[in-house]
Amino acid sequence: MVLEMSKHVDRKLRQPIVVVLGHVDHGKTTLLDKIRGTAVVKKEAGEMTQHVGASMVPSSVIEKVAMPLKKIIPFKLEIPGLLFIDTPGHELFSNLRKRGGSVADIAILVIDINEGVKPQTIESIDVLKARNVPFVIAANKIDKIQGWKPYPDEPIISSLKKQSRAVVNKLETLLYNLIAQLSSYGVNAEYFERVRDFMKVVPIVPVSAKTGEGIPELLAILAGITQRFLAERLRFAEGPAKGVVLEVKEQQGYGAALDVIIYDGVLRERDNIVVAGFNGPIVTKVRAILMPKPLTDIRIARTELQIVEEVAAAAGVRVIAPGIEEAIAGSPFFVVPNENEIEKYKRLVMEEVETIRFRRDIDGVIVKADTLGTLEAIILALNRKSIPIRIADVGPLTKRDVIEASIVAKNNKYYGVILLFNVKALPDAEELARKENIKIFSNNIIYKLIDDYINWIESEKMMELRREFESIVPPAKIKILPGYIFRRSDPAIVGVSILGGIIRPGMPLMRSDGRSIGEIQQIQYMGQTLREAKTGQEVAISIKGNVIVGRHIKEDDILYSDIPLSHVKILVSKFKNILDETSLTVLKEIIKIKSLKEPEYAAFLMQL
Ligand SMILES: Nc1nc2c(ncn2[C@@H]2O[C@H](COP(=O)(O)OP(=O)(O)OP(=O)(O)O)[C@@H](O)[C@H]2O)c(=O)[nH]1
Repeated sequence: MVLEMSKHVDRKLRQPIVVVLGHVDHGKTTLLDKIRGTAVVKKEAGEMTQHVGASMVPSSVIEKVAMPLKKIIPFKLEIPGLLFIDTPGHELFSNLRKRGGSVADIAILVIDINEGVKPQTIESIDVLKARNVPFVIAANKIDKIQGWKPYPDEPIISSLKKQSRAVVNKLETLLYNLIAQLSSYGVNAEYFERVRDFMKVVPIVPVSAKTGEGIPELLAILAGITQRFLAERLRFAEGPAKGVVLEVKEQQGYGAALDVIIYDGVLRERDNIVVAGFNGPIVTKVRAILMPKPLTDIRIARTELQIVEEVAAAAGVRVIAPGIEEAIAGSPFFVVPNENEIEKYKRLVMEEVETIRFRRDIDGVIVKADTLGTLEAIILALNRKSIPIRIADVGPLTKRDVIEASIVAKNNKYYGVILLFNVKALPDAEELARKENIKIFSNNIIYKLIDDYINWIESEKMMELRREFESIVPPAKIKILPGYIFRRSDPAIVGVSILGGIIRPGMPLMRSDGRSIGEIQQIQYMGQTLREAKTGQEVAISIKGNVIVGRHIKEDDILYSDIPLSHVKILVSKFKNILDETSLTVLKEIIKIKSLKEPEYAAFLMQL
């Protein structure tokens, strides 16, 4: 059987490939279901072509749905329809990769209008920008606005005319806030009716994925933008197919199969193809192309797959071919036009893959991901945070990876770590990591994976700083309280008030004339021994050394911590911004006292 669409050789433009992105729970799946449902309901028999991993909304449906908008959005559709990738989310979007961009022609960024911009919204914006994919914002869940009256499947402009003033005002406010938020992330967006130049401004369409309001405008705008601004990109070609492997699957009765999105050209049975495999390029011959049978009723059910002889872009198909078990998801998929060019295409595929899978002899993190697309997205995110990468690869964590991480850890403990995305560690690798104390981060959400790692670095650095602070003599100023001399000598025990800073056992003390007077042996408060005492506390301290109250110190005397020069240096360089106001003042007083006998101290006064 030859698919009807590939026979239309006279057609000028192919279907744009549309993806849906957005924060968790903002309504991506519901929106896709609604669009698919709309398409199924409005289709004529045989109009709706099902794809593997994608759904086609034909132009006839878009025209029908958008009919009430004819006056506002006048257009004649030249594209044959819109091909929606079925699985939403940017992990899959990542796999729609193509050198220097994306196979997706346009995206819908779904934002719950009641929640606004969230972490994955930002991540989506970043990935869309990085891949240069234009997008439309669906400001979803408008039906949740208090007082909203639903008008199922109506255009938003006609539903709004029937809403109360208060509801319209509330929507306006939400839109206004959303526009402001987006602008702070570098997105120039505007309510769609106010957009004059769709090349420069991202249109926002208020929608409800639940009631279907706003879907007509959303479809009309997607169709309008793509055919108006992307016509060159969508020009239909009859050449050899180009695509991207979305997933590697098992097909019952056939073995391994590739789910491929074809974005250019025509794919035929028995075509020679090249894809990237875990161990090098795979050259093979298409044994069968599978696509779902056309839908016969209006239920959206996954129909059985059937064999087709050829298929033209844009399309989602399942490809059966020998030797593709090791193919990598996210790999480019090329039909080789003639046998002489096989080497050229192998090189092409591998060159592309090698920019994503690499090993470098530098101190950097080890990244393992499930697909080329997610790996590329993680590399992008790490680059943005200036985190170096030693190994970026697909597949499970191996012992070799852990060994590499431990080499890095010897030089830099912060980079000697492993980041796993949607892959497991092989048992021996896990064991070695435990033995070598190599930290493994694992998460199936990219921004969380990277956040976890960065938070860990920060908390480790904080702990180190705290440890270092504990090893130096901090600034302290205390006053001997009159009437609280518990013992005059061996050791002297006196009550003190801490005027500023921190005191600890072992801390050397000096008088305000700079004379050293031993060190704190113990700190006590109400019979309890303390590890430290801070500004404002009144405690008893015992002083080690030959200190005699009445001779070396007396009631009302002010004492300071006697900070060695090397410690002053560390305090000034590392802790200046952490010390509180009183500790800083005390430190300055201490430096002044010390510099009377040791002028080297004076230099640090200038730096405070
Ligand atoms: N009231 C209302 N609820 C909605 C709307 N769209 C989605 N929801 C609900 O919001 C919840 C999340 O919707 P999903 O479509 O699963 O969201 P998602 O973005 O696909 O979520 P993930 O796939 O988990 O990232 C579900 O309970 C939906 O029923 C809407 O327009 N209005």
